[in-house]
Amino acid sequence: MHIRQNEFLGRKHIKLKEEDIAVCECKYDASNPESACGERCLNVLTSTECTPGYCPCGEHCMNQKFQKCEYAKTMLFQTQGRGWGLLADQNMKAGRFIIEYCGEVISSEKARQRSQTYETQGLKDAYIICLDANYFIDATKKGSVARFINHSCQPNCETRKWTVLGETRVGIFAKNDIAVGTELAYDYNFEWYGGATVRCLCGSTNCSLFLGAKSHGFQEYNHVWEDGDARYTVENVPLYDSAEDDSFPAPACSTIPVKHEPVSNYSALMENNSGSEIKLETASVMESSNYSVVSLQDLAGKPVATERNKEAEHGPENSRQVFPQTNPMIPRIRSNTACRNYGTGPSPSSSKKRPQHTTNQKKKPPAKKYVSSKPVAELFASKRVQEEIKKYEEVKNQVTSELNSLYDEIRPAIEEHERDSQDNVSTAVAEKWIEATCSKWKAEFDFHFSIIKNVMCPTPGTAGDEAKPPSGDGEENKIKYLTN
Ligand SMILES: C[S@@+](CC[C@H](N)C(=O)[O-])C[C@H]1O[C@@H](n2cnc3c(N)ncnc32)[C@H](O)[C@@H]1O
Repeated sequence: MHIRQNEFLGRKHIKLKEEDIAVCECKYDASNPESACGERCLNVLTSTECTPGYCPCGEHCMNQKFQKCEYAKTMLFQTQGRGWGLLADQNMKAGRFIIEYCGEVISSEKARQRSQTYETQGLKDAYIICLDANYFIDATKKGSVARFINHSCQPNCETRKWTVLGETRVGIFAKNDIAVGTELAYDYNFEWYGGATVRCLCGSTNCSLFLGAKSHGFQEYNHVWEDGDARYTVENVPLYDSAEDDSFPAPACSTIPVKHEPVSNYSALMENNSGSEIKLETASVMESSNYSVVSLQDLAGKPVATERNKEAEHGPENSRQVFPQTNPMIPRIRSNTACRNYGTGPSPSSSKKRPQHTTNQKKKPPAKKYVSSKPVAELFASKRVQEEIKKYEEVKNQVTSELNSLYDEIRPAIEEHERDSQDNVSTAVAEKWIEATCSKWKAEFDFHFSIIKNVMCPTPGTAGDEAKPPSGDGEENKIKYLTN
């Protein structure tokens, strides 16, 4: 559902006391529009919006952009491999307020629960961002169009937090000049709550390989993040195309036609927060093999994002460019990578095709393979060896599940602290975690060692080895059994 203002769950909107209202010292001068709360306004300098009725510039005040929804013109479009994205539908100057990231404001506890629920339900697109130490904005089911802005490791936008009528709000701002037709993108590392491990397809040369890889959420989730860690080599995480995420259709936009479909018959309805309908119509299909474009038009006829301002701010229409896509032939492989990945990695079947990933990553260590005991154990003739391998796998599974439960237990402790630093986690918690992790790695080692040991140093003539009776030529426990 389309909303243009945050909705609060579990608490009410702050009621600002009169004495807490920040009043600036600007004076409106008709010959200088900047005088009405421009760059030098005390409130602007502290990222605080002026309060209507209290600003000395009255109706001329230019510092109420969130409150008045002074958004830039944008347009939804279908990317390749990254689901929907948002384009600039006008030229934009660096620093321009583009749109507010609206959604449901929820507590950190609720965010954790919802994030897990969405994962369980198979939703791999993540829409929860951090508002402050205690609250998050969830735009999964209710949100503004800002929810469609994708991530880039070399972004042209950034998130900024503003205080508006006592509440913190998140806006998307242009980081540099943006030409009409360019895809908008910001770096998820700062505010993203994480979610599934998703390979980044931003295509920039300094790509971090995974969405929010440097975010606190990702590191919490994945426990360690080190360059060259085999678990996070790009091959280990299958490609996921968010456009194919059918568990939650994109709000109202799921019926927007995409490339190759006839555009004239389509329209979709989307509700805005005042209850009126916004009609989504296809206005044009861009002449590009990469994407198609839709635009928004109010039912009353008021353009929402259709009018393309060709001579706006700077640059002509033909300066349109899309986000660089260095993976033009991305195979659309669906796979649930949403599970916590503590080192077992995805099953081999989930990473069928491996596209070239052109990044500056270091030489990759060989991909880690998940070993399941059953088929391996069956290759051994000895029942004793089969039992041994199975036993070690059971231990391995048990300590892995203990580590998972411990993670759930300590997560609130981690969340109590600032999201940008893990250093504040208490020593007791850290020790518990390290111990469980060591047990897990020991179990992994024992499991693999039991296989290798029995291949390399077989024990002949053990009871229960009747499956492959010794032939008497001394070959009975050698590697040849493995070929059976
Ligand atoms: C906030 S949503 C962005 C809108 C989303 N593309 C959609 O169709 O609704 C974030 C999700 O978009 C996808 N996404 C965003 N940026 C991406 C990127 N650079 N590479 C791959 N997937 C990306 C991921 O699935 C991510 O969880």
